[in-house]
Amino acid sequence: MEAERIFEAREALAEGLARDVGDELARAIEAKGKATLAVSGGTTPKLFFEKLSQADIPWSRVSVTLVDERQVPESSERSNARLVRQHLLQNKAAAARFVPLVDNPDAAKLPGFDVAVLGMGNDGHTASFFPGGDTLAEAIDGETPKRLIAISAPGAGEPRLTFTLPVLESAGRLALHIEGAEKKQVLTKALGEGPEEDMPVRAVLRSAAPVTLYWCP
Ligand SMILES: O=C(O)[C@H](O)[C@@H](O)[C@H](O)[C@H](O)COP(=O)(O)O
Repeated sequence: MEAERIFEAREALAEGLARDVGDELARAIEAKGKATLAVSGGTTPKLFFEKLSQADIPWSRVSVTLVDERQVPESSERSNARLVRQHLLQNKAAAARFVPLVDNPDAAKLPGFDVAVLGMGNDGHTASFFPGGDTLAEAIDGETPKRLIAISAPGAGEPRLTFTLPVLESAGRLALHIEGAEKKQVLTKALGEGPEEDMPVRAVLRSAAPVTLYWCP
């Protein structure tokens, strides 16, 4: 872990993370005229999305995509694209270009991410690097030429699509956003010894990429 940003509560975390991500996107736009942001789905990021959607940056120059996605239609409550459309692509961020993963060959052609925000499950998965995943070994192989990969796992609910480790670790900024004591314990365990296959978040934590933790109780 390169750095830890600890907040007293969810609201403050969401604001702090939104400020840091917004600043980073603005810097990338200033440097090269555009920026790419990859976010996670699940339940944790909603408030962060709502804060970030109000950031005063040139959103029309930002491409937003997902670190991983459940292979369901966007009408499903389980769709991460739906979550992003409802909570992030609002307010000022409505001007951003969204690149969904399902049925979209353009997704794998996206340039590297300027910022990627990861979550983590209590089973030690991040992105869709799930324990027992049928393509897990390839997804967390730092040398794989694949950028996006399909993966199915017993704990994943439905088949998934996920960007692979090399794509995530090459992000300009990599944040791990987790909340609550239970996930902190899982992270502590993941930072200890043991196989990556058991807790695939280890593949990211052990990579050369500097990860910043965002946590609140
Ligand atoms: O589609 C997904 O499920 C995610 O991108 C996934 O990797 C998520 O970040 C964790 O499962 C944490 O999810 P919660 O925030 O719901 O605990």
